[in-house]
Amino acid sequence: MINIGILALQGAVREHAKALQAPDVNVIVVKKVEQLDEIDGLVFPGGESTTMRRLINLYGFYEPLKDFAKKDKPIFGTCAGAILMANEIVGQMEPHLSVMDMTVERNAFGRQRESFEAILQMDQIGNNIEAVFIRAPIIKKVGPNVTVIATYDGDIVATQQGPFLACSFHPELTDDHRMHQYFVKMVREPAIHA
Ligand SMILES: NC(=O)CC[C@H](N)C(=O)O
Repeated sequence: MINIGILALQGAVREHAKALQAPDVNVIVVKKVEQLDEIDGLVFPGGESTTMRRLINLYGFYEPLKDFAKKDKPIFGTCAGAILMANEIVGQMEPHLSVMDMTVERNAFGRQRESFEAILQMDQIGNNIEAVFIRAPIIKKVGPNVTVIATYDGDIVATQQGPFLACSFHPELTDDHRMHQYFVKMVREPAIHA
């Protein structure tokens, strides 16, 4: 069995839990720092990144999450979760957890396109993957160790750097769970990705 946590300070937890289902996966809803010791991988859900960061600080998660990432344990950040992982945020002095070498711009699709759906092609994961974007960030720049997993209209919307996976959209809001299955595989076979 592998234990995969979902950081449950804010945002969609139940949908991620459903998307992670597999016979060998035990999902843990993480509300306390001690639970980080029990898990092999962690999902940062979408929501609002500044609120999430405030709650991370308030509940003493900041250093423990940095340590979790330093152990190269897989993390999957979706939407606001991806913003938490970036090492640079356009227009902000400081990033949050800074675990991936990429620059993100928040709410980058503009007001007319606050939310929309798109079909994405991902060489590593599969074709025609439905993606729901809600006030989504765009990944503007990636470092040399970051693999671009998906683009939409020329903009980067999903990336991987070793054990860290990020996407601008909400893969938990469709019935297509291939991206979560890919993450589960990263947790199951850590040596391949670290
Ligand atoms: N759906 C989302 O997670 C939106 C992210 C949000 N716009 C932020 O900046 O944090």
